[in-house]
Amino acid sequence: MHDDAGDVERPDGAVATPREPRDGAASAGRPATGNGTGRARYAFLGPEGTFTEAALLQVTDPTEAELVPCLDVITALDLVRRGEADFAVVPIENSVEGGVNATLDSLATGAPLVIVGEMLVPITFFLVAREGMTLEHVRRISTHPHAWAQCRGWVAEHIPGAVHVPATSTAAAAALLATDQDAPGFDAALVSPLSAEKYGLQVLDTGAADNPHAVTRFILVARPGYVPEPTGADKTTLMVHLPDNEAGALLSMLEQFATRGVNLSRIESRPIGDSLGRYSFSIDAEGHIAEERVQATLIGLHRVCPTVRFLGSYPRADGHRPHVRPGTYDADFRAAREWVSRLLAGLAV
Ligand SMILES: O=C(O)C(=O)C[C@]1(C(=O)O)C=C[C@@H](O)C=C1
Repeated sequence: MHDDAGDVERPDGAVATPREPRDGAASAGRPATGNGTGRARYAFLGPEGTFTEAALLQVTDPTEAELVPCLDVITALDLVRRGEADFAVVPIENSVEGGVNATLDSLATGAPLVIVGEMLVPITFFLVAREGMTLEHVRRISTHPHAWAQCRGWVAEHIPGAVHVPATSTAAAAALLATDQDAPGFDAALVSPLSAEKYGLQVLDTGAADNPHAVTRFILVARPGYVPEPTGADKTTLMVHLPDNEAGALLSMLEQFATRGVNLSRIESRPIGDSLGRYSFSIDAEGHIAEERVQATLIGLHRVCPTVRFLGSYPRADGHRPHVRPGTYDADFRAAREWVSRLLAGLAV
């Protein structure tokens, strides 16, 4: 059933021993890093002032690390793949707009990467413009498409008829507004409070959002070879393919989690891209690969799914500890295995 085309982290293999963090950051813990300077290199969706930068500052001290702003998420992840950065910080999920497809698709394909930490950033948008501009004159607003999706209702209500001019990030729109005096192609931008200040722009509104409680989840990504230690409040991220044209294939996949008492905190489908109707599933499960019930789930998935990509076990940013169902504790699995061993040895019935 299973295609071992480099996409599988076998659950029966040893869990890598976490090494000591070197540069004082991440609660996620980290492998030894740096480009010979001992300073870890972090690629992130730039330029300065993005929400992604705010997430990055949660896990590292910028005076002790090298920050590498990138034009987009894929560039940031590829820098890690090529060894030109030690980590990437990228958005993966927003509470209003959902999954960040570029991140999900890049992690699902290409050279494997693993998630070693996650960060939550509350999202507040400022509408900014150059000095002298007023709300009545705003017609074209630039921002990142994910940001626009979180503000379009507000814009329709407060600036009817204004259109979206897509930018590579919220801060990229702010930078253009601040520096390209002649023709930025738009009159205002929806940006982070940090960008409004950093780029010296006039703030037209401080609450430009459809949902004032929006939160974006960011991930800290590294090359495989390191699994942060279990904390008791962890997540495991996976990408799986289902067998083609098999009735109940989705149910069989989900049963692997359900029968071992592993709760899912996110599941979404993404087109595989090679033909219509072929989808991969991106999944966040509660628990750590070091835990027996998660390992048993991975073994089950390996048996029923043609592709399983392990994308990391890492501490949850919200510290939420899963409810462990009786019969699915590590001790329960160990006792059951010992019983089978005794049966095999003829020592029990
Ligand atoms: O443009 C930025 O500032 C980003 O960090 C990107 C991004 C995203 O991709 O979702 C991050 C958080 C907000 O939800 C809006 C945009």
